[in-house]
Amino acid sequence: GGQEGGESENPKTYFHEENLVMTTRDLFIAGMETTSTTLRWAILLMMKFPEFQQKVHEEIDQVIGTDRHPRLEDRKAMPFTDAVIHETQRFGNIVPLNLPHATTADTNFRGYFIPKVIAIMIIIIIRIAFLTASYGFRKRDAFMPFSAGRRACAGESLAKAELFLFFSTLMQRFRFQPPPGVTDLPLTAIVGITSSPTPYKLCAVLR
Ligand code: HEM
Repeated sequence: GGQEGGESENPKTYFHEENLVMTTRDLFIAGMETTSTTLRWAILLMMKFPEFQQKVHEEIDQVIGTDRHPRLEDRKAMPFTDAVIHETQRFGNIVPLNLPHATTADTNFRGYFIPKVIAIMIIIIIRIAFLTASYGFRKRDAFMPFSAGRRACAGESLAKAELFLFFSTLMQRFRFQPPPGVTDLPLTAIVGITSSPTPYKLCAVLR
């Protein structure tokens, strides 16, 4: 951006150093932990349910093969992998309490008076299935890991692209399995602002 309207000349501008630093920080916090936590859930679930891992491998071999990297366009032809990623996001439910939202002023909404206070919204993710009987992918409106409305996740499409590309690239190259002797793979979550899997070890075996 130009210097015009910058910090020094216009005290009301939002373009100042603190805002730039905080916005950049937001992108790192909102964008990295979320995607990597989802991938940690995905790999854990693949180890827990090897028959599903097998089906993902088969779909990747059929649609992408081994000679090239996965591309975003491949997703359309990969309903099973798409459903696995959606199911991972549903099961992992990694931002279980959404983010707190606050009214900045006393507000009247559809007959309700909402004073100037913090109101916390809670996402409820219900039980839904993403596969049809014939293994087609089915979109579900109740799937809302990115929340909804004006303040929904700003990185939703980036996150979806990352999840598909990282997950299918990892699965193209590796079979994930627990280390020798490990038979118990707990799916217990550690809940903070994000909900993440209990730390686990894995073997990534080249396919
Ligand atoms: C699996 C990955 C992700 C999930 C599940 C997720 C989920 C969420 C949720 C639930 C919110 C709160 C929405 C609300 O307040 O109603 C949010 C906000 C936000 N997310 Fe994400 N997110 C993910 C990835 C990303 C990525 C990759 C970025 C950017 C690089 C990002 C940037 C943001 C930002 C900037 C906000 C605040 C939006 C606002 O307050 O207007 N997120 N995200």
